[in-house]
Amino acid sequence: MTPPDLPADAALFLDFDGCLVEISDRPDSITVPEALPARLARLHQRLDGAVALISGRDIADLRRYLPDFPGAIAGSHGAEVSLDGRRIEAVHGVDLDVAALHRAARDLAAPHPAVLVEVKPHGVSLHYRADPALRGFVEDMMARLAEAHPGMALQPSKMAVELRPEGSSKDGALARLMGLDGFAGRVPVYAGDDLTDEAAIAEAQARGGFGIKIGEGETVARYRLPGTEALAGWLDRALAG
Ligand SMILES: O=P(O)(O)OC[C@H]1O[C@H](O[C@H]2O[C@H](CO)[C@@H](O)[C@H](O)[C@H]2O)[C@H](O)[C@@H](O)[C@@H]1O
Repeated sequence: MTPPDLPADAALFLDFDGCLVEISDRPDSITVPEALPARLARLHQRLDGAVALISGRDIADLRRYLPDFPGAIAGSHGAEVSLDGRRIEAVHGVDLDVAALHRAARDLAAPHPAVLVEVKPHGVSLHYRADPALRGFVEDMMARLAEAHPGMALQPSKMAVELRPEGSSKDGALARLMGLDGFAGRVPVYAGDDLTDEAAIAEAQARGGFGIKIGEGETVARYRLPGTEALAGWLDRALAG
Protein backbone atom coordinates (compact mmCIF):
# COMPACT_ATOMS: atom_id res chain seq x y z
CA MET A 1 0.00 0.00 0.00
CA THR A 2 1.24 3.50 -0.84
CA PRO A 3 2.20 5.47 2.28
CA PRO A 4 0.12 8.41 3.45
CA ASP A 5 1.64 11.90 3.40
CA LEU A 6 4.66 12.42 5.60
CA PRO A 7 3.27 13.78 8.91
CA ALA A 8 4.27 17.38 9.61
CA ASP A 9 5.60 16.24 12.99
CA ALA A 10 7.50 13.22 11.65
CA ALA A 11 10.94 12.06 12.70
CA LEU A 12 12.27 10.65 9.45
CA PHE A 13 14.73 7.72 9.41
CA LEU A 14 16.24 6.74 6.08
CA ASP A 15 18.31 3.74 5.11
CA PHE A 16 20.92 4.41 2.41
CA ASP A 17 21.75 1.55 -0.01
CA GLY A 18 18.70 0.36 -1.92
CA CYS A 19 16.63 3.16 -0.40
CA LEU A 20 18.24 6.52 -1.20
CA VAL A 21 20.66 5.10 -3.80
CA GLU A 22 20.27 2.17 -6.19
CA ILE A 23 22.07 -1.08 -5.43
CA SER A 24 25.20 -1.38 -7.53
CA ASP A 25 27.87 -3.99 -8.32
CA ARG A 26 30.20 -2.85 -5.58
CA PRO A 27 29.88 -0.73 -2.44
CA ASP A 28 32.10 1.93 -4.06
CA SER A 29 30.33 2.03 -7.43
CA ILE A 30 27.03 3.58 -6.31
CA THR A 31 25.75 6.81 -7.85
CA VAL A 32 24.25 9.45 -5.60
CA PRO A 33 21.25 10.98 -7.40
CA GLU A 34 22.00 14.63 -8.17
CA ALA A 35 18.92 15.88 -6.33
CA LEU A 36 19.49 13.84 -3.16
CA PRO A 37 21.71 16.18 -1.10
CA ALA A 38 19.36 19.14 -1.56
CA ARG A 39 16.31 16.95 -0.88
CA LEU A 40 17.80 15.78 2.42
CA ALA A 41 18.79 19.32 3.40
CA ARG A 42 15.25 20.60 2.73
CA LEU A 43 13.68 17.72 4.69
CA HIS A 44 16.05 18.46 7.57
CA GLN A 45 14.91 22.08 7.56
CA ARG A 46 11.22 21.21 7.15
CA LEU A 47 11.29 18.72 10.07
CA ASP A 48 13.36 20.99 12.34
CA GLY A 49 16.32 18.64 12.24
CA ALA A 50 14.43 15.38 12.83
CA VAL A 51 15.98 13.49 9.91
CA ALA A 52 18.54 10.71 10.36
CA LEU A 53 20.35 8.25 8.15
CA ILE A 54 20.51 4.72 9.57
CA SER A 55 22.88 2.56 7.58
CA GLY A 56 24.97 -0.56 7.60
CA ARG A 57 27.79 1.52 6.11
CA ASP A 58 30.19 3.22 8.45
CA ILE A 59 29.69 6.94 8.96
CA ALA A 60 32.95 8.07 7.35
CA ASP A 61 31.99 6.14 4.22
CA LEU A 62 28.50 7.68 4.14
CA ARG A 63 30.02 11.13 4.47
CA ARG A 64 32.09 10.53 1.34
CA TYR A 65 28.79 10.32 -0.55
CA LEU A 66 26.79 12.91 1.40
CA PRO A 67 29.44 15.30 2.76
CA ASP A 68 26.97 18.06 3.60
CA PHE A 69 24.20 16.00 5.19
CA PRO A 70 23.25 18.10 8.22
CA GLY A 71 21.39 15.49 10.30
CA ALA A 72 22.21 12.65 12.67
CA ILE A 73 23.76 9.48 11.27
CA ALA A 74 23.77 6.02 12.81
CA GLY A 75 26.30 3.88 10.96
CA SER A 76 27.69 0.34 11.01
CA HIS A 77 24.23 -1.07 11.85
CA GLY A 78 23.91 1.20 14.88
CA ALA A 79 27.42 0.61 16.27
CA GLU A 80 28.34 4.29 15.83
CA VAL A 81 26.48 7.56 15.82
CA SER A 82 27.15 11.16 14.84
CA LEU A 83 24.79 13.81 16.10
CA ASP A 84 26.57 17.04 15.24
CA GLY A 85 27.71 16.42 11.68
CA ARG A 86 31.32 15.91 12.83
CA ARG A 87 32.13 13.79 15.88
CA ILE A 88 31.58 10.04 15.59
CA GLU A 89 30.93 8.05 18.80
CA ALA A 90 31.05 4.27 19.20
CA VAL A 91 27.88 3.05 20.91
CA HIS A 92 28.69 -0.58 21.64
CA GLY A 93 30.51 -2.28 24.47
CA VAL A 94 32.46 -4.87 22.50
CA ASP A 95 36.21 -4.89 23.07
CA LEU A 96 37.25 -5.52 19.50
CA ASP A 97 40.69 -5.86 17.92
CA VAL A 98 39.39 -4.57 14.63
CA ALA A 99 42.76 -4.80 12.83
CA ALA A 100 42.94 -8.52 13.71
CA LEU A 101 39.36 -8.99 12.50
CA HIS A 102 40.16 -7.29 9.18
CA ARG A 103 43.34 -9.37 8.73
CA ALA A 104 41.48 -12.60 9.44
CA ALA A 105 38.69 -11.66 7.00
CA ARG A 106 41.20 -10.90 4.24
CA ASP A 107 43.06 -14.18 4.88
CA LEU A 108 39.86 -16.23 4.82
CA ALA A 109 38.63 -14.54 1.63
CA ALA A 110 42.00 -14.78 -0.16
CA PRO A 111 41.28 -18.05 -2.04
CA HIS A 112 38.42 -16.30 -3.87
CA PRO A 113 39.41 -12.91 -5.34
CA ALA A 114 35.77 -12.40 -6.41
CA VAL A 115 34.85 -11.98 -2.73
CA LEU A 116 35.06 -8.32 -1.83
CA VAL A 117 36.17 -7.51 1.71
CA GLU A 118 34.73 -4.24 3.03
CA VAL A 119 36.42 -3.19 6.25
CA LYS A 120 34.61 -0.96 8.74
CA PRO A 121 35.75 0.59 12.02
CA HIS A 122 33.38 -1.71 13.97
CA GLY A 123 33.18 -4.78 11.76
CA VAL A 124 33.62 -6.26 8.33
CA SER A 125 31.52 -7.34 5.34
CA LEU A 126 32.22 -10.02 2.78
CA HIS A 127 30.40 -9.40 -0.51
CA TYR A 128 29.72 -12.17 -3.05
CA ARG A 129 27.74 -10.14 -5.64
CA ALA A 130 30.54 -10.66 -8.21
CA ASP A 131 29.99 -14.43 -7.98
CA PRO A 132 26.75 -15.44 -6.25
CA ALA A 133 27.89 -19.09 -6.29
CA LEU A 134 30.29 -18.09 -3.49
CA ARG A 135 27.44 -17.46 -1.05
CA GLY A 136 28.01 -20.73 0.83
CA PHE A 137 31.75 -20.09 1.05
CA VAL A 138 31.14 -16.57 2.43
CA GLU A 139 28.55 -17.79 4.94
CA ASP A 140 30.96 -20.46 6.21
CA MET A 141 33.88 -18.03 6.43
CA MET A 142 31.83 -15.48 8.33
CA ALA A 143 30.49 -18.12 10.73
CA ARG A 144 34.12 -19.07 11.47
CA LEU A 145 35.08 -15.43 11.96
CA ALA A 146 32.12 -14.89 14.30
CA GLU A 147 33.21 -17.88 16.41
CA ALA A 148 36.74 -16.56 16.62
CA HIS A 149 35.61 -13.05 17.63
CA PRO A 150 33.33 -13.20 20.67
CA GLY A 151 30.97 -10.26 20.84
CA MET A 152 30.53 -10.04 17.08
CA ALA A 153 27.21 -11.02 15.52
CA LEU A 154 26.44 -12.25 12.01
CA GLN A 155 24.34 -9.87 9.92
CA PRO A 156 23.10 -11.19 6.56
CA SER A 157 22.75 -8.44 3.97
CA LYS A 158 22.10 -8.19 0.21
CA MET A 159 24.67 -10.52 -1.45
CA ALA A 160 26.89 -10.05 1.58
CA VAL A 161 27.40 -11.30 5.12
CA GLU A 162 28.53 -8.84 7.73
CA LEU A 163 29.86 -8.94 11.29
CA ARG A 164 28.68 -6.19 13.63
CA PRO A 165 29.09 -5.76 17.37
CA GLU A 166 26.42 -7.67 19.32
CA GLY A 167 23.79 -5.37 20.77
CA SER A 168 24.13 -2.79 18.01
CA SER A 169 21.20 -2.63 15.63
CA LYS A 170 19.18 -0.26 13.51
CA ASP A 171 16.17 -0.55 15.83
CA GLY A 172 18.44 0.29 18.77
CA ALA A 173 19.70 3.31 16.85
CA LEU A 174 16.16 4.48 16.15
CA ALA A 175 15.20 4.07 19.82
CA ARG A 176 18.30 6.01 20.91
CA LEU A 177 17.60 8.88 18.53
CA MET A 178 13.91 9.01 19.50
CA GLY A 179 15.04 9.73 23.06
CA LEU A 180 16.90 12.87 22.02
CA ASP A 181 15.66 16.46 21.92
CA GLY A 182 14.49 17.24 18.43
CA PHE A 183 13.25 13.67 17.84
CA ALA A 184 11.34 12.90 21.07
CA GLY A 185 7.56 13.28 20.78
CA ARG A 186 7.57 13.06 16.98
CA VAL A 187 6.03 10.35 14.78
CA PRO A 188 8.79 7.97 13.62
CA VAL A 189 8.74 7.12 9.93
CA TYR A 190 11.33 4.62 8.67
CA ALA A 191 12.10 3.70 5.05
CA GLY A 192 14.35 0.78 4.18
CA ASP A 193 14.82 -2.03 1.68
CA ASP A 194 16.73 -4.79 3.42
CA LEU A 195 16.29 -7.47 6.08
CA THR A 196 18.46 -5.32 8.34
CA ASP A 197 15.74 -2.65 8.29
CA GLU A 198 12.86 -4.82 9.44
CA ALA A 199 13.46 -4.49 13.19
CA ALA A 200 13.75 -0.72 12.83
CA ILE A 201 10.51 -0.60 10.84
CA ALA A 202 8.83 -2.63 13.62
CA GLU A 203 10.27 -0.24 16.22
CA ALA A 204 8.92 2.82 14.36
CA GLN A 205 5.48 1.20 14.11
CA ALA A 206 5.49 0.15 17.80
CA ARG A 207 6.12 3.81 18.63
CA GLY A 208 3.03 4.94 16.74
CA GLY A 209 4.69 5.71 13.42
CA PHE A 210 5.01 3.71 10.24
CA GLY A 211 7.48 1.90 8.04
CA ILE A 212 7.89 1.90 4.28
CA LYS A 213 9.41 -1.11 2.60
CA ILE A 214 11.36 -0.11 -0.51
CA GLY A 215 11.16 -2.75 -3.23
CA GLU A 216 10.09 -6.36 -3.06
CA GLY A 217 10.25 -8.93 -0.29
CA GLU A 218 8.44 -9.83 2.87
CA THR A 219 8.09 -7.05 5.37
CA VAL A 220 6.44 -5.95 8.57
CA ALA A 221 6.06 -2.46 7.08
CA ARG A 222 2.56 -1.12 6.72
CA TYR A 223 3.45 0.57 3.43
CA ARG A 224 5.56 -0.09 0.36
CA LEU A 225 7.12 1.86 -2.48
CA PRO A 226 8.60 0.07 -5.51
CA GLY A 227 12.06 1.62 -5.46
CA THR A 228 14.40 4.51 -4.80
CA GLU A 229 12.78 6.79 -7.39
CA ALA A 230 9.33 6.25 -5.91
CA LEU A 231 10.69 7.15 -2.47
CA ALA A 232 12.32 10.28 -3.88
CA GLY A 233 8.97 11.26 -5.43
CA TRP A 234 7.12 10.66 -2.15
CA LEU A 235 9.66 12.80 -0.26
CA ASP A 236 9.43 15.55 -2.89
CA ARG A 237 5.63 15.57 -2.60
CA ALA A 238 6.04 16.05 1.16
CA LEU A 239 8.30 19.03 0.50
CA ALA A 240 5.85 20.49 -2.01
CA GLY A 241 2.95 20.28 0.46
O1 LIG B 1 21.90 -0.19 5.61
P1 LIG B 1 22.24 0.20 4.23
O2 LIG B 1 22.49 1.66 4.06
O3 LIG B 1 21.23 -0.32 3.24
O4 LIG B 1 23.60 -0.55 3.92
C1 LIG B 1 23.61 -1.98 3.79
C2 LIG B 1 24.92 -2.38 3.16
O5 LIG B 1 25.00 -1.66 1.91
C3 LIG B 1 26.18 -1.81 1.15
O6 LIG B 1 26.16 -3.07 0.53
C4 LIG B 1 25.03 -3.26 -0.33
O7 LIG B 1 25.08 -2.26 -1.36
C5 LIG B 1 26.20 -2.37 -2.29
C6 LIG B 1 26.13 -1.18 -3.23
O8 LIG B 1 24.91 -1.14 -3.90
C7 LIG B 1 26.09 -3.71 -3.00
O9 LIG B 1 27.17 -3.84 -3.93
C8 LIG B 1 26.14 -4.84 -1.97
O10 LIG B 1 25.94 -6.09 -2.60
C9 LIG B 1 25.01 -4.65 -0.91
O11 LIG B 1 25.15 -5.60 0.13
C10 LIG B 1 27.42 -1.59 1.96
O12 LIG B 1 28.54 -1.96 1.22
C11 LIG B 1 27.39 -2.32 3.31
O13 LIG B 1 28.47 -1.88 4.12
C12 LIG B 1 26.09 -1.97 4.03
O14 LIG B 1 26.03 -2.65 5.28
